[in-house]
Amino acid sequence: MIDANTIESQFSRNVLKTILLIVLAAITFAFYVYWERQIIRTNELRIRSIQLANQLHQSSDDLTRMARSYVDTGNPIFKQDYQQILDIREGKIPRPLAYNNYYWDLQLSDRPGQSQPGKAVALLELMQHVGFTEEELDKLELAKANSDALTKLEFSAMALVEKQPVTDENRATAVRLLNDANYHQAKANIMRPISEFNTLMEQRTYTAVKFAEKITTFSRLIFIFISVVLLLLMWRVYYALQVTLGCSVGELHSRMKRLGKGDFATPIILPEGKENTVLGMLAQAQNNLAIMDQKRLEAEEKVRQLAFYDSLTELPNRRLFEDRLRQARYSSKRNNEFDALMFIDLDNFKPLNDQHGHGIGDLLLIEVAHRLQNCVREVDTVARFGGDEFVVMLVDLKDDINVANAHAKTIAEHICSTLAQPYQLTWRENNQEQSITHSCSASIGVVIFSSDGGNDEELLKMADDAMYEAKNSGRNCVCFYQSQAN
Ligand SMILES: Nc1nc2c(ncn2[C@@H]2O[C@H](COP(=O)(O)OP(=O)(O)OP(=O)(O)O)[C@@H](O)[C@H]2O)c(=O)[nH]1
Repeated sequence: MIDANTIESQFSRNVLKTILLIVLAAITFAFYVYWERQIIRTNELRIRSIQLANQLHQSSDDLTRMARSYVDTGNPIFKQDYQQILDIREGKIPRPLAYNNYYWDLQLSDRPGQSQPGKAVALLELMQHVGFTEEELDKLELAKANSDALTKLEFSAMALVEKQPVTDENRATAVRLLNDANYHQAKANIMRPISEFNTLMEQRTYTAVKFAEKITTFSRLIFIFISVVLLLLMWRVYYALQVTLGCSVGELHSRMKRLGKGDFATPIILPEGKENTVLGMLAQAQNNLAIMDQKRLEAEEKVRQLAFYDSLTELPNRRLFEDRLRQARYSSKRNNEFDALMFIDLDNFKPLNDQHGHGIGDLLLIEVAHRLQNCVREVDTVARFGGDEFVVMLVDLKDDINVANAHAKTIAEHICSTLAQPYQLTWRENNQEQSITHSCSASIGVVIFSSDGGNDEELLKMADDAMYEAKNSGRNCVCFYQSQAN
């Protein structure tokens, strides 16, 4: 059988592992999210890079178109747009916010509408901030330098058509300058590095995206793996918890609640093999508490016994007797019936003590108590007031005083004759049984009372007086208070 310490350390270890795995799962998940973002970021940069390269390409084409249109038509608006394209590219004037590939086409068809201006930033400067490699940047700078060089040719073509007087020959020369093989070669010198840049950039971003995708897939797999292990471990923790507790948490809670409410008596039925579980310990605690509770009840009973009963004869003592007397008087008031109080004192008890010792005297007192109890009904009370003094209370003695008197007299005389019977007292001394026969009598004083016949103390005093009268009358007899018997 696994002991409690092993279960506890296993449980703690599993909980620790679970916490560790949760932390690990969180880290892996954060890693996964980071690399997912990297993919998005790399793709965004890629789009931005293409857009910037396209701007360079587009601006070169737009410059060609404006220069040719100006040369063909002589309309100054084309030269003005030509200059604007250059100025925007150099960051000399603000770059329109919607500066897309169709910007100049829309400008031409939709004049004088202007897009909202943005910041004045040179195209090269924008390019320097999107994370291009040096090689990629070199390609774009080369394309830009070639485009700038071509503008010189375009400006000289445009200058030709401005020359006064305007001649067809000049215009033809200008048109040729902007359309001949040299011009096309110069355009190709701009487009080639842009194309090379695109290839480089495509390769780089593709590799970066692929790398990020690999890491993302890897971290996703790790995360799934950790989650599965975590689930298994959590199941083990749950299982270990069940093993440690020995039952479900709910059951344990309800049992503890019951104990908390002070119900120690209901036993916790423990299934076999659960002795070392929390339930087992709780069952043990319940058992101990039940024993302690039983002892407490017994101690309380003992205290009650000591407080209200005579320890030698186990008869009610004076305190309990007085309480019963009070109750009897309430009841007699209700029923209009008489009750009787008898004060009984043994005659010449002292010599027995003196001759055989207190222990033998005690045996006699115990026997006297038994005889007295056998002489009365269960509703009546026999009490010991101390020494060799006993008191008997007879209740519910008819509502006629004469009948009650007669009844009380009969019982008192029966008690007197019963107590006068010889006593066989037996005890062990030096491992030998000893026995003596002792004769003893009692003097009995009786008082009949109802609810209105004086207080408790007075009644006891009356019975006591009657008992002394019996003593004085020669003992072993019954006397009624102030001759009530008559
Ligand atoms: N064995 C025993 N003796 C007790 C106990 N309590 C008191 N006594 C004795 O009981 C005796 C009572 O004596 P008394 O009632 O005064 O004298 P008596 O010998 O009975 O004489 P009368 O009452 O005059 O007939 C005393 O000797 C007490 O010591 C007790 O619990 N056990």
